[in-house]
Parts: sequence; C-alpha cells; structure tokens
Amino acid sequence: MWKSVLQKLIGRGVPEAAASGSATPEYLNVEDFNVVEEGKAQILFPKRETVFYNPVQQFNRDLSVTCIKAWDNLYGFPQHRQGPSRKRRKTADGSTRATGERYMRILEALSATGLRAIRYANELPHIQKVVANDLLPAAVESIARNARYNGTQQLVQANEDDANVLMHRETAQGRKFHVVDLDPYGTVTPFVDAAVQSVEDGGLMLVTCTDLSVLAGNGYPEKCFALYGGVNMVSHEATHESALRLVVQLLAATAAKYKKNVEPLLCLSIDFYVRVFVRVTTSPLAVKNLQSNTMVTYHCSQCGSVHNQFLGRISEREGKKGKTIVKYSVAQGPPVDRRCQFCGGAFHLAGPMYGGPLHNREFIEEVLRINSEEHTDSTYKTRKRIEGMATLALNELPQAPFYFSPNMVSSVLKLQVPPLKTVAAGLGSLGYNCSLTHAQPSSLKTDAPWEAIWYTLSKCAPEGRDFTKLNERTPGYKILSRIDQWMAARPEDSFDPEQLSFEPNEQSGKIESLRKLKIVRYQENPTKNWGPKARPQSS
Ligand SMILES: C[S@@+](CC[C@H](N)C(=O)[O-])C[C@H]1O[C@@H](n2cnc3c(N)ncnc32)[C@H](O)[C@@H]1O
Ligand SMILES: [Zn+2]
Repeated sequence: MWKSVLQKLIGRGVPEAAASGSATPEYLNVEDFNVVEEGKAQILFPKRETVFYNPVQQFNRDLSVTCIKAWDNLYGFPQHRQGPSRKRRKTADGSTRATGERYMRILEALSATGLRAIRYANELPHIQKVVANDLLPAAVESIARNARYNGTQQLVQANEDDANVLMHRETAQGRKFHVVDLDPYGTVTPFVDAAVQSVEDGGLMLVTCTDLSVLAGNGYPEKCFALYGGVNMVSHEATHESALRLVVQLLAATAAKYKKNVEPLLCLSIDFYVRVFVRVTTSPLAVKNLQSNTMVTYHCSQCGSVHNQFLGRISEREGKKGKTIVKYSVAQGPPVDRRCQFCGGAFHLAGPMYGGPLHNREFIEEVLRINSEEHTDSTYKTRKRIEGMATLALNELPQAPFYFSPNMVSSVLKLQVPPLKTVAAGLGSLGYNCSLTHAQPSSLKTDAPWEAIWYTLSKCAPEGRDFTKLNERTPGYKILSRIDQWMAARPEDSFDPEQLSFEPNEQSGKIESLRKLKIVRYQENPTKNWGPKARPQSS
C-alpha cells in the first residue's frame, strides 16, 4: 500500500507546496496530519504517531545545519579542490560562504520523517541532493510526503533501504557523499564501517549516540567495550568526556582500516546524547598517529585522580640534509603503581579511547560566526544555546583530557567548596592552565598533575584542614595525612609549592570572564519528560 502512495507522491510533477505559500496539494488531506514547523521546514505528522520525531532534538538539527555550513565554507569541495587556499568570498548578502555550484551530496542514513533532510535542502547552499533513507516503509512514505509538501522533492530523494546496504551499494558504484549524517536510535556502531567508506575524501561525518547509559553510565562496561572497543570511566564524573572520546576512537579506528584519518571538528556532550562532527580524509601518514593519540586511563576508585597512558610515542630527529625523520615506537608504562599514591585506593581502567583534541578552533569560530551573522532566533530557536556551547567548547584546553569539579575534590577532603576562580588562581600560580568544560557545569579542565590539584585544594581553606578529625579510613584522611610523602615523590620538574597563591591571575581571569559572558552555558531540562524518546509503537 505504501508503495502506491509513494509512487503517487513522487509521480506528480512540481507540487504546489505549502512552503511556497500556495494551497495544499489536492492529494493531501491536511486534516489527517499535525503540522510542525522547525527551521525552514514544515513537517506533516499523521495524527497517530507511526514515525519517530523528537522535538527536543531541534538543537541537534540547528547545530548540524550550522556545522555543515561551516564545513562547506572552510573545506567544501569546489574551492578546496582548486588548491590549498581556503579563502572565503563575500557574497551579496554579506555572508562569507563559498560561492560555487550545487555540488553537495548529503546522506541522511536514518531519516525517520525527513525533517532533517528537508531542513538541509532548504537551509544549506550548494545542495545537489539529499538522500533521506529509512528502513521503515511508513518513514519513507513520510519523507516523500514531506519533501513534496515543502517543495523540495527535486533535492530530497526518499529511499527505503537498510542504511548499510545503501552505503555499501553506493560506494561500490562510485557514488560517495560529501556529508554523511548518522542519527540512530541508541548506538551508531553498526553503521560506522559503511559510513567511513561512503564519505568523500575530506568529507564531513555527523554522528549521534543516545545510548549514554552504556557510554557514560555505571552499569555496562562490557557492553561499552563490545560496542565501542573501549570501556568508559565508570562512576567517574568525567564520564561524559570519556563518552565523546570513545565515539571518536570508534570512528578513528574504523577509518584507519581504510587508510583514512578522522579529525574531530566539534564533539559535544548534550542533554541525553553525544553529537560528534569529524572530517574524514584519506591519509596513510596521519593514520600513523592513531596509536599515540590513543590512551587508556587509570582512575582511582576512591579519590577520582586520573592518569592517562598513551599507547604509542612519536619522536622526531633531523636526518641527513636537514630532513625530519619521524619514529613511531611503543609507549613506556604504566604511569601508576598498583595503588593510588594519594589515597591507596584501587585503580579502574578505562579506554582505549581517543586522547587528542576534541575540537578544531577554526571550525568553531566559523560556527560561531555563522550563528551570529547569518542565523536569526526566529528560525534557529536554539541559537543562543549553540552560541553558549560552542563558546565553551572553543575555550576548552585542547590537550587536557577530562575535568574535575572542586565540588567532588572538596567532598573527598571534607572541605568547604571553594569558588572555581580560586582553584583556577591557585593552579595558575603553580604554572598550569585551566578552562571550563562544556560537558559539566562548575568543573575545570587543567594540564596540572593531580599532585597540584590535591595540593591546591588542600590549601584553599584559609584556616587549613585538621585532618586528624577525619575518619582514618577515608580517602580524604589518607591524602591529607600523606601529603609530605606524595609531594616529595612528585617529578623534579613539576611545580614549586612556595609559588602557590590565590590572588587573581590570568587563569582565574579567563574563567571569570567566560562565566560573566551573557551566554546560555548549560541547558536546563528543555521540556517535561525530555529524553531520547522511544520508537513509535508500530515501528
Ligand atoms: C532516531 S530516528 C532518526 C531521527 C531523525 N534523524 C531526525 O532528526 O528526526 C532513527 C531512524 O532510524 C531508522 N532505522 C533504524 N535502523 C535502520 C537501518 N538499519 N537502516 C535504515 N534505517 C534504520 C528508524 O526506522 C528510525 O526512523
Ligand atoms: Zn586515590
């Protein structure tokens, strides 16, 4: 039955679509549908829900439109292919998007209603085609109906296939996509192998995972390992960043099999899911860095201190005729003893996961520019939040995996929680850098070792802490009572405790000025009962 409806929909020439402001096409009885407007699309939903739609994911879709535009401006195909210069040209409307033909082929492999695909067709320049695919006949029917209702049926091609079958078939026939968007129920894992092959060289992959109980929860380390090839930071507050690193690792390790390098452009932990934007480029040379960009993490089950162990080392030396010779070798380790040097607790092992930078500055700056100069609140309802999240991501320390909250550290030491700026000033005075993180409020990323973190926090309370009043079995007692031991054992080239000061400095200034910006930093619950949303009953 759906096929005949579909053929009817596809078979009728140019529609009198609602988007073009004319009357409803005669084949549709709008009474049967609810109409939802988002971005520059209007989507018809059958009154009885048969196809997946989650309004809370508007942020995901608004952000994705902005990120594809940024990718197009910076690395998009016609101008990129012409040479290494990434100069952008001003267009008549004042934007700096690349001029050029409609070249971009996008695959939305798991499309449901077609809303996202139609938004891409309506809101992005340079679209040649958006293939909107779904396994479910009712979804494909909805995509075709909505493409026609929006007048985008020339650009949006509804397709019914298993996503993997579609991607492998298209790749086999030499038809790759510049942009591949994977927005599945739960994990993305089953689609990654086909997707990294299906994306054009230098193309963009957009990936959602909503299975955060696995990627960031406490209950399923074995499932996390099976799906992502690594274990998350079970029971650790930085588990949302490890979720991002596990997803990037999955993408990078899969792409590496095909000599492709994955460069993270923007990786965000959002509400109940993660969204990762990466550029995939064929580069056997860059793939060689994967080993030394991959790490395992020892995190103390008692006090939460963290030690990262990278799996490889890269060293460079100058050879004959001044040529640089790069050597790839195995790592030395482990970086910790059997027991935590601070509290004597046992370590838990997380990873392997990606340990490099999660964002690209140039890319985020372009996202922010587009968001402020080219988008308006009326179309991009989540614009303020994009500004807030991207600004936080832009200001994150790039080479400092994970974060800690003064809240958690103080609760271990049984101290009053000091303000973030005080902790940042202390670490700054010892010569370390700090930043906020988009992944958790009131937390700090830092390149300081944990000796410096415990030392600084232990000195935050003006009157000091009389640890003898603590229970001797607690990690706090052990850390504070052994402070002379672990301070003496710290590496010689680390900090000088005499330098510690809580006077405002550059690090506390950075944190304060970011906190004073009028931006939406962290989202409150967007709606009542928000979350990943279950599949519709009939699917
Ligand atoms: C979370 S929904 C997609 C939501 C959509 N991207 C949006 O922004 O509204 C996931 C969709 O994937 C489809 N799906 C699940 N497994 C699939 C497969 N193997 N191949 C193609 N589609 C699949 C489901 O039918 C469902 O419509
Ligand atoms: Zn410990």
